[in-house]
Amino acid sequence: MLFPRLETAPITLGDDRGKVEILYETDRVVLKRSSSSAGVFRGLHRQIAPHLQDKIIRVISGRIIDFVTNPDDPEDPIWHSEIGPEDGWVHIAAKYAHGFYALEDVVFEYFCEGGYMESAEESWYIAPQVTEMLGGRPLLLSDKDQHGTPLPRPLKQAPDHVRRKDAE
Ligand SMILES: Cc1cn([C@H]2C[C@H](O)[C@@H](COP(=O)(O)OP(=O)(O)O[C@H]3O[C@@H](C)C(=O)[C@@H](O)[C@H]3O)O2)c(=O)[nH]c1=O
Repeated sequence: MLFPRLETAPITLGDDRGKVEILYETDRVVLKRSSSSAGVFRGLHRQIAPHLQDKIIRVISGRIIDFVTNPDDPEDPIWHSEIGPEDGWVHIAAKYAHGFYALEDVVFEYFCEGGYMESAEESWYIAPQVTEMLGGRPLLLSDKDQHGTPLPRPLKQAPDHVRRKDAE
């Protein structure tokens, strides 16, 4: 058939933070949309080999502070950058653990190259540094993220060229 319909129905998973919609999924790619209330922090997450996942992310509405770091490199700080809809798509390479803080109610979309494998996911806990950066504002975290592995390394503002080029 010239225009075959694909056999994937969207799945919506909700919790206290908002929801995650799995819009399209195969074992090689995933398209997702998450909605987060202001004050939610998701992450930091990454999948380990052989289930590596590159992520291409964008903010549809609202504003986030995005965070990335390479957990394997003890010299790497946790880079952060404020991102809104005007920034378009941003590439997060598979080696980076990634997370974000919702400054406002946020709709966030991401395309993953590499399928989702929960057992291959690492969760890193950086809430103390993020709370300090935000002047003591409490973060709304999932139970999984509350129990992530502490990563007590410093935060550093990412220059624009680092966010756009070196996050590869
Ligand atoms: C991400 C994801 C979650 N789920 C399920 C697992 C769980 O029941 C529910 C919520 O999952 P999580 O709490 O991991 O969702 P969330 O905290 O939104 O996870 C996301 O965080 C950001 C920072 C990222 O970088 C993403 O790659 C992803 O890890 O949805 C899937 O079935 N497929 C998926 O691809």
